[in-house]
Amino acid sequence: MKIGIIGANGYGGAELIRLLHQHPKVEIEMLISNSTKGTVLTDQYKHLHNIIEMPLEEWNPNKIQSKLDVLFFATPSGVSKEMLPSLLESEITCIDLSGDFRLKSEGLYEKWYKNKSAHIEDLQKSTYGLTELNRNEIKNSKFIANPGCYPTATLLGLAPVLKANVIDMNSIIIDGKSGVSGAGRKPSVGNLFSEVNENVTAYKLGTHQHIPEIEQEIQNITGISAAVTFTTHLIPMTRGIMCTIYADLKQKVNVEEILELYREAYKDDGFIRIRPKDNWPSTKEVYSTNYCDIGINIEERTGRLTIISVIDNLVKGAAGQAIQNLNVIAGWDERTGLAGIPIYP
Ligand SMILES: NC(=O)C1=CN([C@@H]2O[C@H](COP(=O)(O)OP(=O)(O)OC[C@H]3O[C@@H](n4cnc5c(N)ncnc54)[C@H](OP(=O)(O)O)[C@@H]3O)[C@@H](O)[C@H]2O)C=CC1
Ligand SMILES: CC(=O)N[C@@H](CCC(=O)OP(=O)(O)O)C(=O)O
Repeated sequence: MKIGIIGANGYGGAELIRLLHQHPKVEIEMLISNSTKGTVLTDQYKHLHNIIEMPLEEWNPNKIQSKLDVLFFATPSGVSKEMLPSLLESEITCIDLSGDFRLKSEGLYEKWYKNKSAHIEDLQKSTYGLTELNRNEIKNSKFIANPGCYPTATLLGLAPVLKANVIDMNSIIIDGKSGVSGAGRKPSVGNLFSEVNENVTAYKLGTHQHIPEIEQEIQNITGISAAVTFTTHLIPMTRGIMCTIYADLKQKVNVEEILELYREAYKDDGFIRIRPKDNWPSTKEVYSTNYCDIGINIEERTGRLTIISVIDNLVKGAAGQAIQNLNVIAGWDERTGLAGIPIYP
């Protein structure tokens, strides 16, 4: 398959290039950039010197349609909603890493992203690409809205207890922590070394754009609408997300019973690793990979469940899951191009 990437000089784009380069069934055919079109990739990413020497091209829908089978959008929110609809009548499979087509309501997008939404007909055409939960829909789709990084860790962490109806739906609290690459390569004061180093910062309290995405998908899983408390923190590391999720249990259950629920729910999912009792994952244990590792605790004193879910934001939270979705669509083994071992230490 011939692959193109728009936003190739961003972090999500660079991670797609890294992973697709080692994917045996695809060929990177076209890299598209806005501000750096006309330069070459190695002007932007010197670590790719002598490995991938390709031009950065401008957006040209006719050329894209004649040359590509798949186009990944690794652009900030607000871009794909303008460009992607022109490709929907073509044969091209579009996989969008941004939030433009994840929310199925125009009003919700406009409220949380503070920008005009894509048209409702186009929102309805996209498939939410949380692979482990939506594989059957993804298989028959050619337009994927890849999930946000925090929603990926959160929803994979919560899905088994949501499906089993064992938690109080009004008690869900998610404490999210992200490395700085989650904010992309575009420079900003808040992401300077001197601001981030030796510091932990809470941000976007009650206003984070992933809140409606998490709530929408909780409703899709359970049929029940629930409001969640979701607080995000920026921490001084490059990659990784940890979501610590709290919820009140509706009945008395022990940790082994809950762990069994998780093992059963994810028994066919090679990228989800459920930790044994008293074993909780850390971000480094999934670094550079498409794994999502999940650990569970129950505090008998409070009757509260704690779920620890970790991913690499650039892999399972973005480029890796996008490629996993392509593998599902193409009918290839889901692990194709994604079978690496975490870099450790
Ligand atoms: N970083 C992460 O961990 C995750 C990111 N995402 C999502 O993936 C997307 C990409 O994120 P990320 O790579 O981190 O962001 P970056 O800021 O690193 O890269 C964004 C890219 O989009 C390009 N771009 C910006 N405006 C336009 C435009 N108008 N037309 C064409 N290209 C444009 C940028 O460069 P140029 O203008 O020079 O072409 C750049 O290549 C975002 O929507 C983000 O929310 C999702 C999950 C995790
Ligand atoms: C550390 C950091 O700033 N992370 C970003 C993740 C952005 C993202 O992936 O957002 P969309 O895909 O929904 O556009 C944030 O919390 O907003």
